[in-house]
Amino acid sequence: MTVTVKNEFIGFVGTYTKGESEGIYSFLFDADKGEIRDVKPAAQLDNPTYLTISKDNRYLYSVIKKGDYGGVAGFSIDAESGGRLDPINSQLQDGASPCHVSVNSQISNVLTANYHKGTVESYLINGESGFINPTASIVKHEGSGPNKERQEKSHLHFAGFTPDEKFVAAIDLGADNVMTYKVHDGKLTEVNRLSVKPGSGPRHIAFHPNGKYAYVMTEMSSEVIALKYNNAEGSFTELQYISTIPEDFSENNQGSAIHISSDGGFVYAGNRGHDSIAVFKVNQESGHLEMVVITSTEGEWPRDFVLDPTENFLVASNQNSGNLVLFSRDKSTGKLELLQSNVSVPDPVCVKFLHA
Ligand SMILES: O=C1O[C@H](COP(=O)(O)O)[C@@H](O)[C@H](O)[C@H]1O
Repeated sequence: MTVTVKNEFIGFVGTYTKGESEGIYSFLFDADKGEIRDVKPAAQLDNPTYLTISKDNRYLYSVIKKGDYGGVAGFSIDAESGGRLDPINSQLQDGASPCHVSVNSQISNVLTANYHKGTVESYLINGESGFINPTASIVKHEGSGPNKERQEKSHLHFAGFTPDEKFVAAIDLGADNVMTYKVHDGKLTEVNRLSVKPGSGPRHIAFHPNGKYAYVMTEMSSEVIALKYNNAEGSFTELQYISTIPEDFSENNQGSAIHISSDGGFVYAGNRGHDSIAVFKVNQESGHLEMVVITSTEGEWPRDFVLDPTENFLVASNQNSGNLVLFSRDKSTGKLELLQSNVSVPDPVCVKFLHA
C-alpha cells in the first residue's frame, strides 16, 4: 500500500482593518505544487497586525485594537478545519495598540512592543488553556534620536526572547537602542543597552541559530547591523553595517523585517520603497554579511515576510498593494525565484505558518 503524505501547511495573515480587511486570514500552502490557495477570514477583529504562533501550534496570539484600547488577543487554532481560530481572551489597555507580539517556547510568557507608547508589555500565560493574564510588567522607554519627525521619543518596534530564552531583546527605533531584559515571573529588568548609529532607527532583530550573532534591520538608514551576542551577559557588540538597497537608489526607503534561515546561512531583509528583499550570505566564522542579491517583491511596501516550514519557499506581504508573494528559495545560494504574486489579502502586515 502506498501512503501519500501531503506537503501542505497552514498559514495566517495579520492585517490592518482600516480598509476592506475583516481581521486575520488563513490560507493553505501546497509545497509540492508551490502554490498558496484557499485564503479566507479566520477571525474578525480590528487591526490584528502582528501575529505569533506557539511552538506546539495550539495557540495564536495577535495584536488587537478595540475602540480606544489596544492589546493582545489569544486564539486556539483548529488545524483540522484548515485554520479556524477560536477566541480565548484578550487583554487591553487604554490607548494605541502594540505593533509586535511574541511568545516563549514554554507558552508561559507573551510580550508586546508598542511603537506609539514606547513600551514593552509582558503577560503571563496559562499553558493549559492559552489564557492571557493581565500585564505582569510594563516597561516605558525614555529616549529620542536626531530624526525630529520619527525619533521625538522612544518607539518600541520589537520585543522577543533570545534563542536560549534567558533574556528578552527589545528594539527602540526612536532612541536607536537595542535593549536586553531579564524576565522573572513575567517581570522585566533591564540588563543591557546598546546604542547603535544615531538616526538609523533599529526596528527588528533576528538571532543566528548558533546564539553568537544577531542581525538588526534599521528602518531609516536601510541597513543591517551585524552584532556579536554575549549570551552570558545578554550584551551586544557591533561588527558591521551593510546597506540593504542599491547605492544609486535615492528615493524613500524604509527598512522593514529581518529573518534568518535556520541553518544560519542566509539573512533576508525587507525594503519598503525599493520594494524588495535583500539577501545576504552569512560568514559562519565571523558573523559578517555579504550581499548576494536584491529581489523585487512584486508589489508595494513589503511590511514583513516569512520562510515556510520547509524553508524551500518565502512568502512576502506587500501592505500597500494588498498581495502575498510566493518565492522558491535555493538553500545553497539563498536566492529567491518568483512563483506567485497574485494572492490578494487586504492590507497585509505579516504572515506566520504553523510550525512543522
Ligand atoms: O513599520 C511601521 O510601524 C509603525 C508601528 O505600527 P502601528 O501599527 O503600531 O502603527 C507604524 O506606525 C509605521 O507607519 C510603520 O512604518
